[in-house]
Amino acid sequence: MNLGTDTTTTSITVRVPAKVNVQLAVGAARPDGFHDLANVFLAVGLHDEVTATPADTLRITAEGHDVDRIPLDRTNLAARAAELLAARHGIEPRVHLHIRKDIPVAGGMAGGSADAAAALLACDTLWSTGSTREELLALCAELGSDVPFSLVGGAALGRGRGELLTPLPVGGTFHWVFAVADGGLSTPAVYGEFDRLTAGTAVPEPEPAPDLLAALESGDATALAASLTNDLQPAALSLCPPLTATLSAGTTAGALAALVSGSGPTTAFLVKDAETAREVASALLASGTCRQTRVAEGPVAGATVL
Ligand SMILES: C[C@@](CO)(OP(=O)(O)O)[C@H](O)COP(=O)(O)OP(=O)(O)OC[C@H]1O[C@@H](n2ccc(N)nc2=O)[C@H](O)[C@@H]1O
Ligand SMILES: Nc1ncnc2c1ncn2[C@@H]1O[C@H](COP(=O)(O)OP(=O)(O)O)[C@@H](O)[C@H]1O
Repeated sequence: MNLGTDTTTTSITVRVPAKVNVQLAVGAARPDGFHDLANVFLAVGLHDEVTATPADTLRITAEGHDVDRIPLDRTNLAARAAELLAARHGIEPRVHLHIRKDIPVAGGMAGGSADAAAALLACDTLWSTGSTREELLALCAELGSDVPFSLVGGAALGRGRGELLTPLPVGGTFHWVFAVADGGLSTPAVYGEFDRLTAGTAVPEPEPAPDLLAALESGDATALAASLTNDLQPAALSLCPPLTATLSAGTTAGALAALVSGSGPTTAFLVKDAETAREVASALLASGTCRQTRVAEGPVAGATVL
């Protein structure tokens, strides 16, 4: 598709998914300020699309949900991705990036990371820079801890600050409802609150939970529900207390389990099937404890050129 910036050259569009963290084990703050993690990512079927079109200069436009809350200058993570790739190849980032946004903004679902991974793949394809998968993953890790996972999708264990990925086998499709809250939570603020809440305690080394990995591999939603954990949840609830009511509304409505998605404030509800997902989504909306609900399945593929 062409967006009018250039009528002669083909555009490249990349589709990229959101994520939910089915386990987020957080260690103590490292000297560099980051936290070591055992971060079990699952890609879910809410997608952004980034279209790259040749242009005179780097330009970002966006449409869709809450785009007034993302920057359209060079601080946009998609713009940073294009600049990084161009700099690595000694070229100018002459590209118009158009973002079609469907992933909740600042919601703990890695929307900005998704756009960065999509922009990187789209520009690499458009500019024929021919990066290997390993080179793209290294650039992703420079852009942010969650960006490599947005590229690969599926399910994966992230170690280090979340960027060192090992793919995980998943034996079925899991059904989710997401409740989008009013406003967003800043990821650094939530990690800061985690540090405050755990100050003076011995924070254990983060490790993946064997029960959770087994539940993913078997595709058993009830077993997965019993093993979902998020060490950032107390911090997110501390900064955003109304989320407690959202979590309760979802479990009362029939979800197998409820948790905060990553740093929040989106809340995630694992349900047994698609029909229950629709029922829980309606009940959550009717409860008045969230702004919007979304239904999605996972795992889904990572960033893909359309
Ligand atoms: C919490 C998680 C869970 O997947 O995602 P969200 O739920 O926000 O989407 C991630 O750890 C967010 O990853 P991402 O949003 O890529 O973070 P980055 O840009 O790398 O870092 C932003 C800031 O978050 C904190 N940070 C991030 C990752 C990490 N392992 N330890 C940290 O302490 C640091 O304060 C850092 O300056
Ligand atoms: N392309 C982008 N899409 C979404 N957010 C972006 C983007 N570029 C920069 N941001 C900024 O990144 C921050 C985190 O947003 P997001 O990645 O959606 O949430 P989270 O880190 O909770 O998953 C927000 O302050 C947002 O304005």
